[in-house]
Amino acid sequence: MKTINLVSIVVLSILLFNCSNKKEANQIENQEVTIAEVDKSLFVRLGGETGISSIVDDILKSHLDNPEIRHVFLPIAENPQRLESFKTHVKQFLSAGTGGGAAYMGKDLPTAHKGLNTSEKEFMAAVDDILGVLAKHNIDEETQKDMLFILYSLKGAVIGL
Ligand code: HEM
Repeated sequence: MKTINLVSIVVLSILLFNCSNKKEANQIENQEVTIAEVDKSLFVRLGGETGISSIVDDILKSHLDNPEIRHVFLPIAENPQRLESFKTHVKQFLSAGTGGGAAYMGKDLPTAHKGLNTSEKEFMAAVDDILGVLAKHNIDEETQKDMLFILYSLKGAVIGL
């Protein structure tokens, strides 16, 4: 009887040891997946050039639908040359600033926004539009937070000028 108990304890210990080893291995694997996701550049997480291009197109559409800031973007939408230049520059800006290969050929932010006298409320409306578009494009929450952080860090360069 004692021998059977001893055998059971040994078998159980081996099983438990294997189990805890597997759990540790799984944890390490999961950790590696998480680190790999975080390591991906913001550019990749936004879908590269193609993703960014369609995100920027949708952001402009969203601004044009937003009563708070529509008036600011209507003159751009109504002028094909200005529209093309605006879209190209915003796409370049987003690509260059998130780790993509584009070079930004537009004006620096304070110069581009000078004379608009953008208010805090208008800034918030624009940020809301951008986050809404990112969600619509199934951009994960971590990436949305990273974008929010970047947008806020640029606030001083675009409002009240
Ligand atoms: C952090 C937030 C913002 C960023 C990163 C940003 C970025 C840019 C960029 C890269 C351009 C292109 C400049 C060029 O073509 O040389 C631009 C232009 C413009 N932005 Fe913003 N912008 C922001 C917020 C806003 C807000 C809140 C408004 C107004 C509600 C606004 C209105 C405009 C307008 C009207 C232009 C066109 C200026 C022109 O070509 O005359 N932006 N922005």
